[in-house]
Amino acid sequence: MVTRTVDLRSDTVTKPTEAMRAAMASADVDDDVLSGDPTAQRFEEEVARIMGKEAAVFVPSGTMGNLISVLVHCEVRGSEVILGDDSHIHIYENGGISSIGGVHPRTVKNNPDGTMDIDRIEAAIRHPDGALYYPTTRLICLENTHANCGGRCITAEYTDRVGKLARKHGLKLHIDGARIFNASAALGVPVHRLVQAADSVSVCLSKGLGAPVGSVIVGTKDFITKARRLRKTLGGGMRQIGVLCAAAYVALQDNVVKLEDDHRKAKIFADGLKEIKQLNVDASSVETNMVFFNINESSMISSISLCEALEKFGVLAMPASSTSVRVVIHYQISESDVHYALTSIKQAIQEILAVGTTK
Ligand SMILES: Cc1ncc(COP(=O)(O)O)c(C=O)c1O
Ligand SMILES: C[C@@H](O)[C@H](N)C(=O)O
Repeated sequence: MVTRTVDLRSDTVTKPTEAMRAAMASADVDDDVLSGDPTAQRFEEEVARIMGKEAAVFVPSGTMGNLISVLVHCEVRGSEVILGDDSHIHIYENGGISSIGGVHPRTVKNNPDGTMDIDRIEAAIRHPDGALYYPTTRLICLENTHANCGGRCITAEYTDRVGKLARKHGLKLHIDGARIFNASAALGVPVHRLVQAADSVSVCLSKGLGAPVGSVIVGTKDFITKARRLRKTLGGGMRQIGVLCAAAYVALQDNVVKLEDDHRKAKIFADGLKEIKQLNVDASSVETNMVFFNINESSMISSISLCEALEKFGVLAMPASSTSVRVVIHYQISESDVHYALTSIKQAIQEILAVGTTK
């Protein structure tokens, strides 16, 4: 009988705190479509200020934040966006930029550190006066931190270089900043500096910051005006959303300071994995709250069988591939939970090997 649950599937699994629930219950609200919700307006102004941008709009999810941002930048038919081949927008958002927005994705290989080679980005750009059979590039997207590259941080200097390239070619730059606060905490660089070169950013409050719901798009006033209208078109115009923004506001005030400790716990986890001979992990690449580890082929253990075995210990993790597992640390995971998860992994592997059921 499982008596303890350690949920390492994602930093999206956090539960709202009592402070968030109290804020939700007492939030000053109004109809955000008709006259504007006062709590939402205050929250949007605060996020815009922190991110160093003119304006902001609250959206229900990071997926919608990215979708709206790409579609506003690429509002002309035949537009193309350059993005990483392992980016969240390209892999995990149902191809929404194409299926809903008619925007063509042009992928450039993500490097292990989450960047894309600048020269490859430039080589992928297709200009309006180019060949009749080409789409026209209008946007470049980066992702900071980069989830599928292990939560790696993108530096302000690299972002500035991509921004300079975008401007050189008359393009815009969007950052999927779902975990931009993790990057800020890990690099010791303020978020506004990390996104200085970007025309738009989608920031998740519902990940490591622990809000129950929500993301925020930031950009120029004109951009956010278009984004707000497109949010309504997509069905994201919400009524008394001060209830959600109040919780997100608490998350922003209370939890940014906890991110560094999430990163510390992730490193403890990675170092502990190094002691398990059936696994291999590049602990040096753990920069924030994500740890990806591989199961040695010789062990004949699949990521699915390991995650299933871990469930019996109350430990939840997510297969990243047939032989790799992703673990995400968040502020509701204690250091004791980290050690319990490591012990559970060791025991789960022994049980699998003892039974002999592997692939
Ligand atoms: C890097 C990244 N961008 C965007 C998203 C989408 O956010 P949401 O799950 O709120 O749609 C996620 C995952 O949650 C993510 O990891
Ligand atoms: C799975 C993915 O969509 C989600 N963004 C996560 O990182 O958990």
